[in-house]
Amino acid sequence: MASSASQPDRLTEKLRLTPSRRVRIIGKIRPFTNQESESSSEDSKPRITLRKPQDGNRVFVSFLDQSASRKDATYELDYCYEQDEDIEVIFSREIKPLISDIYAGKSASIVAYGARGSGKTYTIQGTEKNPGLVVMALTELLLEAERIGKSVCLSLCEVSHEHVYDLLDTNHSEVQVLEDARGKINLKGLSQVSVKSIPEFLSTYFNSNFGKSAQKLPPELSKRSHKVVLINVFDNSNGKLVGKMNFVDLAGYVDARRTSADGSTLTETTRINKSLHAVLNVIYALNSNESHVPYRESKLTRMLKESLGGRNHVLMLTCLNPLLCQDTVHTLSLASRSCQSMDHVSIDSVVKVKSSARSQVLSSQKIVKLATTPASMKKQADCSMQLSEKKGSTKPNGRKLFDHGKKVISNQEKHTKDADSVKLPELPNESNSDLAITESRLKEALEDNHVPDSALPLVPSSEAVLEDKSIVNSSVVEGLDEDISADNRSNDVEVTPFANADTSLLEHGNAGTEKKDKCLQKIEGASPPLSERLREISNNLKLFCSTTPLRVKMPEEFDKQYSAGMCFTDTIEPKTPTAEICTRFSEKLEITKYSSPWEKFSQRSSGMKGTLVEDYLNFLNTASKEELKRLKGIGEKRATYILELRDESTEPFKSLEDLEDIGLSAKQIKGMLKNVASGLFS
Ligand SMILES: Nc1ncnc2c1ncn2[C@@H]1O[C@H](COP(=O)(O)OP(=O)(O)OP(=O)(O)O)[C@@H](O)[C@H]1O
Repeated sequence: MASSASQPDRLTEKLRLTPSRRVRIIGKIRPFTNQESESSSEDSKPRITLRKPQDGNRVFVSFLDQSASRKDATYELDYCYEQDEDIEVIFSREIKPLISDIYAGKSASIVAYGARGSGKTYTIQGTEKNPGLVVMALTELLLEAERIGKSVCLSLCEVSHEHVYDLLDTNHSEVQVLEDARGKINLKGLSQVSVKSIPEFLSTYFNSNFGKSAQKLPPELSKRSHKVVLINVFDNSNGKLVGKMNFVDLAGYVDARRTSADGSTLTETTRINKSLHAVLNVIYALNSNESHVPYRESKLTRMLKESLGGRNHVLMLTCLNPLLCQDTVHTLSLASRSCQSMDHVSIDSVVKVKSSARSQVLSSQKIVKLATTPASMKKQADCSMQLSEKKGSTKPNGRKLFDHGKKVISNQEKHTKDADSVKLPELPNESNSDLAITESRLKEALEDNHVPDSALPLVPSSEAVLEDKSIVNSSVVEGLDEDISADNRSNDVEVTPFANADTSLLEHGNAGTEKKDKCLQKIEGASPPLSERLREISNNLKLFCSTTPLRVKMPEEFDKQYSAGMCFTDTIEPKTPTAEICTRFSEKLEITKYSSPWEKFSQRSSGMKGTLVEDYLNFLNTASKEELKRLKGIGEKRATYILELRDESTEPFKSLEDLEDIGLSAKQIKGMLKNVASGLFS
């Protein structure tokens, strides 16, 4: 227990992250190139400048227009290395401390990201004269491998146009990214060579297509692509994989609206930017501790899924041009956004929520906060809530990284940020713990695609009463039936559960929620108003607490069992029946589970809806191409893509949200299901 508790601390300490953050985001400013140093026109361009607060936990990057002594936007990173700092410094501070963890079974991924020409390749790969991070890491890994009897293997690949190519193979054969049912990734067809020394590595590396210039690649391979170095460490005694280290040299970002100097087409640039965004979305989701990480958005993130997730190390190295250019500002702003810690979670996580149910509950958390917010702050908070709700109503996944309000601070945006990130006062402890309970209940419920009323945080105390006192009677509570006839009295069991429950709590809860409901109703897809639900619970509870004894008709068999020694006494001291009896009891007890025909109808139909969704997903996971095409909305292209996904994973569609992976919007998914349902009656 002690070791598992200390594990995350060690990890976050190593990466110097706040406990909630998973990915460390650092910058490296490239030195001036000869051309930049010589060009006098560049002097007029604002230069990058750093501010390092005393605490050393973060760095603020901005561009300083020296002629106007004006600073533009400021971006926050975990750290940033200056122009004159060597790559060796980055290695010894950021990567070397992770090596021991590779031998302890972890993975580490170093992802270089930045605008074109910002120094990614130089930093990752280096030159034969000036080794980059890969060479430094490998040197260290080899030393350790020799010392403890492990071996090191290398794979090199390129991801281009959503295809992975093996760069150690002279035929550049395509690598298949397969995922088994347990989510284990298998890179089928990827070559691997054993490396024993650095000269051996350098020869392999620089003679591979990886090290060669892009022009030598066959035309079908894009000039701009993501390059990946995969270093695997194996145990010599059993041949098993011990740990991995990946270096990813991402293609450079270029604004697709500008014509590319190297002749990249608009389609290619857009495609590359899309895959870069996919990587950033994954990093953002990891850093925000989101339950859904959109690995499926690109081939690259899919192939690295195992190394990026879990308790593995991820370091994003943002390479920066020293002079102001729009592409650098863009990459810096996105890196900075992913760098934001969970400080903003109460406001911003709503933007990223995936399901409307989650959105509803997160919103309700904010409502709880509002309820405890002094009136003077409510106005601001309302404003930020509306903002979040609006954002939450658009397509809710990682792609939204580029839609929602920036977290970076700029002179122009300062006022927007102030409104957007207004900090609400801390909830009292009690409410916080209620929220924690609520959140965990909610998580469980979400897994079942169902958000129970109990997940809503507004009546915690009365819920607690209900839970405490009704445990032994829970089956009876559900089975309350006012219509039990007097004729059945001989078989009736009188139950007086907890006559003294304080129903005023519920009334109080009701009164306070009318207003909040209005807010909730605004949210698309929100459940029935909270007050309505509370009223329902309240009524049930009142009924339950009334002095009139509740009578339940027992099935004959059950009754006999109890007559034979287990029966309830008049004062109701229920004993725990055996599991077998419980099953038979629930099967045979003639209790209507619903308080009204409407409730019965709506609950049953929601059950049917669940079954329909399940069958629909099952169909997508198993049907042939021709069968798939029979569904409205699935043509040749989508059917082919579905089959491709099924090649990679045995069950690619586990929830309706997974359909977004085949390019369907939430609206289209809903429409398709409506079609299926209406087809049943045609
Ligand atoms: N730390 C550094 N020290 C000296 N020169 C550097 C450094 N970083 C980058 N450079 C130089 O800057 C130029 C651009 O670097 P590099 O090719 O690595 O950029 P890149 O980000 O990989 O570009 P692309 O996106 O086109 O792949 C090269 O001429 C490189 O030699």
